[in-house]
Amino acid sequence: MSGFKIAVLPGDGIGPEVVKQGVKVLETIGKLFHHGFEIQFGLIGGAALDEKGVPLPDETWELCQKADAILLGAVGGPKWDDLPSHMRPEKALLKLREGLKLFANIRPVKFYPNLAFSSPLKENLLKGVDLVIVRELTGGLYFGKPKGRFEENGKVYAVDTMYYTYEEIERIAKVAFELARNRKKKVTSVDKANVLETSRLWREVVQKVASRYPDITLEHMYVDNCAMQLVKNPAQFDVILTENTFGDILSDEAAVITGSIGMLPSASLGEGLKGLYEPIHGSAPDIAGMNIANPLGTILSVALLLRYSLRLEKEANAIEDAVEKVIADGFMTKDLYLNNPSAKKLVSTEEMGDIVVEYVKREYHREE
Ligand SMILES: NC(=O)c1ccc[n+]([C@@H]2O[C@H](COP(=O)([O-])OP(=O)(O)OC[C@H]3O[C@@H](n4cnc5c(N)ncnc54)[C@H](O)[C@@H]3O)[C@@H](O)[C@H]2O)c1
Ligand SMILES: CC(C)[C@H](C(=O)O)[C@@H](O)C(=O)O
Ligand SMILES: [Mg+2]
Repeated sequence: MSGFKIAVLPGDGIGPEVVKQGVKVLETIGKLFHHGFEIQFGLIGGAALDEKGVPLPDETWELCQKADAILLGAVGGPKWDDLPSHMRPEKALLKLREGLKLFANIRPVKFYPNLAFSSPLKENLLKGVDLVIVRELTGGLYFGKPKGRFEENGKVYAVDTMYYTYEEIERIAKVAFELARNRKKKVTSVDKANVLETSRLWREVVQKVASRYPDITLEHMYVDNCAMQLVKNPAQFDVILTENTFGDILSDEAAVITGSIGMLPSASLGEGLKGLYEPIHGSAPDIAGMNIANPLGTILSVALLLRYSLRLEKEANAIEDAVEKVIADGFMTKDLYLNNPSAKKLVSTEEMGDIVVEYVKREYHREE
């Protein structure tokens, strides 16, 4: 029996509701495939602020340091929006990403045929959409210095700095090219090189890395055009490589192509195997506590956790196959169900977790 330590940080809003479903699925995989998953819960974000007075308590940081992988729900909400920046719930997430050196954020975007009507795009544009956004996660505007609010001669101003080193760009570019090798062999590097100095360095470094991957086609695209191309012809993309802020914005946009932001998982990785896994959506305060949130982004994040941090490919596939079948059979949470004639049954967050568990078990026993 393999022992893996998994830290689970439910966080705020719908975080605990969707994480509960992810844990159900993880435990099911543990039982079926005989893995000893040692699951330990920690406080983060607003939940930690309320209980411990800080967004990332020391115990949580230590738990994450010791863990093989971390599963996170979401952080933030209106209750904590007026706190100073170092006390905000979101700061905890940024500290985890930075502290654990998780510079590569992988966000796969996949079209499920039964979700064509849930998507705001026309069905003919959706066929063949299978792309992945590789977002740089520990640099750029999020972390560049100077940063802050200042006052000088009675004038108030604020600064965020877009900062990238050659090495930061090189290591994330390598991640994108390696991924493309096992996919459709195309990398679209997204920048704003017509205006930004960091983007000009980005383009130069990406070009250099590309020369070591002659089997991969590289194209450069400005971020404003990319935002447009994503809705005009999303099937043209394979791997989208981009910096932190652009990746944040483009991935929310790409998410709705799949029918709902609730569908998209993510993996944040560094040099080693340890990773942080979370759905790309936030704490969704407007639907928190209603048992209607879509937990599939979190459940699919568990699949990524198994694949990337624990190297359990068969187990990861079991979850992804189950999700695909659940959707093909028409089970949908409210975000997918509305105006979708392919939907057969409206299910709650809890029910969706239970159905995925059933499908994982069913497929496992069928193959036995
Ligand atoms: N990784 C994270 O923890 C993370 C990510 C994004 C935003 N946030 C935080 O979350 C809070 C709310 O942010 P926001 O409203 O801009 O973004 P959001 O992603 O929380 O919500 C945007 C919209 O999508 C819907 N939505 C999100 N997830 C859903 C799901 N699983 N199922 C069904 N519908 C879903 C919401 O109901 C809302 O209408 C903010 O405090 C923000 O900082 C956290
Ligand atoms: C909550 C916030 C800090 C975070 C980000 O901007 O990276 C979120 O939007 C995300 O996409 O993971
Ligand atoms: Mg985001």
